[in-house]
Amino acid sequence: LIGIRISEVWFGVITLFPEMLKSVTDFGVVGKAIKQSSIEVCTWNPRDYATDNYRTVDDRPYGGGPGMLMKVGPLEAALNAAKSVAPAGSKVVYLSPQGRRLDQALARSALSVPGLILLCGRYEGIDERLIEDEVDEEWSLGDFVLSGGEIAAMAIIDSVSRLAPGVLGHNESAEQDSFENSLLDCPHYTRPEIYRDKRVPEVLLSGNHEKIRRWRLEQSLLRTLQRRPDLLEQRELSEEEAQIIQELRRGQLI
Ligand SMILES: NC(=O)c1ccc(NCc2ccccc2)nc1
Repeated sequence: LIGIRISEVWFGVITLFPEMLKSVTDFGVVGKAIKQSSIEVCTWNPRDYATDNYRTVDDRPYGGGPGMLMKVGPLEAALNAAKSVAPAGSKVVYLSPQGRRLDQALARSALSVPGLILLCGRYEGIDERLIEDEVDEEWSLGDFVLSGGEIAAMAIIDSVSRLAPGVLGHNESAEQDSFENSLLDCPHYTRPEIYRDKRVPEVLLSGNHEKIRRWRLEQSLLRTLQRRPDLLEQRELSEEEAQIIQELRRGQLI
């Protein structure tokens, strides 16, 4: 099938624990999208490329010190196997605390590459020479250490996949997502109307869609101003948003 792209988004994952990926491939909207082939997630396990009788995948660090690194041979072989089937122009992304912080913009930008090969480190990581020669980008979920890159890889697969066309139904559309307009989300309410002696805000029962839209925008701006004012610095405000923030600052003395 030359030139006919089967899936919208293609992920290759290099991991010693391929079973972990079932957490995203077997559940929810991403799981459904995989079943419908709009997403593809393939895994390669370096252990399958180990050449010794013990199938060794770790190796000692030069310079000594605690911990091990991923053994170069099996890792390189697994990476080459993934590259041989990845769509042309795929990017190799290494998940590590030393990487660029993932945010919605980075997730959205990942949609525009043909595929992502996600390299999941274990132990203390991988040989720097492999990073230099094979890794296009290093990404991080944040400033904390996990025992492996798999959870970070799954977060990327989920956050990118849900932005792909056709993955979310119209009633779960990603456009309305809070971080899609880089504001925090407004409060949400569902049945019953009175719950724990608290009522649902009247505007949400009014059926007045313009008033509801306005209220939700005000609530998002209030919440962003209170909890993440930094998000407002890097964002252009519409005329309406700027006016709401003025009111909030006066009213709320934030
Ligand atoms: N913050 C993150 O995104 C992250 C990614 C991976 C990870 N652990 C695996 C690993 C350990 C050391 C060196 C390279 C990879 N921990 C946290």
